[in-house]
Amino acid sequence: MLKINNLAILSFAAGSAIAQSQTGLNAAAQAYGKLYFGSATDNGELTDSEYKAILSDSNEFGQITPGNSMKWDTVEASRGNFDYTKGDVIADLAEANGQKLRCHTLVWYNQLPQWVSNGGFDNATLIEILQNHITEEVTHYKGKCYAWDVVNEAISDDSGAPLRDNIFLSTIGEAYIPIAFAAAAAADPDAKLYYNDYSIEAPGAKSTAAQDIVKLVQSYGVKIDGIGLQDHLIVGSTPSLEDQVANMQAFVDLGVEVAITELDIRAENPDANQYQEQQAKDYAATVGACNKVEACVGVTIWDYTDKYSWVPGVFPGTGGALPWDENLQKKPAYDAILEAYGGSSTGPGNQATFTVSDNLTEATRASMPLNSGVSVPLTTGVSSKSSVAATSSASEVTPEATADAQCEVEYVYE
Ligand SMILES: O[C@@H]1[C@@H](O)[C@H](O[C@@H]2CO[C@@H](O[C@@H]3CO[C@@H](O)[C@H](O)[C@H]3O)[C@H](O)[C@H]2O)OC[C@H]1O
Repeated sequence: MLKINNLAILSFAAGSAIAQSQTGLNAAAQAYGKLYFGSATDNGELTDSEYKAILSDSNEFGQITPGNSMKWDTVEASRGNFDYTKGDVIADLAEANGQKLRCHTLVWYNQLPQWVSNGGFDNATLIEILQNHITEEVTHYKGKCYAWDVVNEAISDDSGAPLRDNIFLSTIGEAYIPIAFAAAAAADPDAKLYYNDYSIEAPGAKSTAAQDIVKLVQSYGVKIDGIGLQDHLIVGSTPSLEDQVANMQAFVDLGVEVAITELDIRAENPDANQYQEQQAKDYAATVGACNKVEACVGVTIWDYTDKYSWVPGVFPGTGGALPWDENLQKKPAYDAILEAYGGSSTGPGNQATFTVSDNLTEATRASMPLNSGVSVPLTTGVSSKSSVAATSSASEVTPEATADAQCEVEYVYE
């Protein structure tokens, strides 16, 4: 079979009035054909104006996830009393910024208020409590969530016991999982409903158990739309791109989409500067795996800066897990992600480059802007598997800017 790699390079000579490059990770991800590149955030951090400005830049982040403010212990700290104050702040921010919202999370053994986790409820009562919590919260955010992480971390780390022993399993049995998905589907039929877990990013027993959860929910005739791969990874121990792709594909073969929902790649020795080089490769492999799987809709990093990472608090001695450092400066991991999407921040001048290709449908690509404000019609004869790169020394490529632009198109066939 003839492998065609088409490359179209559009060079725009920037006018003097044109500002610096405004490209970013989300812009590059969307140019590639993904739905979003996003970040988690939390309420306390939003008082940091420099932090908030970067978070709010939809060129960098097209999606945000509340790290804590939609969890059960925050929303329903006492039975039947719902407080959405903190979650609403994040939801409103996403709306104001034009960012998608991933809503996180409805049913989790952790950050569960004691009135639930202490037990004492019989089967019927706990089912009613579970359904009521989900119905109330999903209804409150109806129409605002691209996706809900309906059930979080239901799988045990003990290979002998597929499901984690928690109050829902011990009181209701495994049916608590389809019951939760059914309640969420009834409350917001348009939200994508996800099962979300860690250590399921490569083939293995836990990933197989997550596939069994998909089958379990489906066997009840209940909808499950996606699998969230948390991807809390370690520098140098990140699964290969090939393993990650095979793993994602096993989920997709069951009829669900996948997303990387909580990516961070921590250094076991964050004081050693050389970790950043390997970390950049690990980010590239992980984002690159999502790129290889059409049904991998997007990547979310678990906050974007080491300044607010949860990692050092939970894994003492480790850190440096995110693409921006503690001073909000970009690390090599940032460029590696951009390059995985076919972009580059290191070209001549202030070039901002996007390459879009691989697994896009003709219809998607035909309607796709290559850069802000510019729509480049595809030339007839370009293969549907072609790649198109736009290289621009202009930072904001507007119709005005293109008027005096030099434009050159080059197709390379291999
Ligand atoms: O003191 C607590 C503090 O410990 C808490 O930390 C949060 C714990 O959850 C973190 O998110 C989870 C990361 O791992 C995955 O397993 C889960 O899906 C995520 O929800 C979050 O980032 C931390 O901030 O926050 C509240 C404080 O009261």
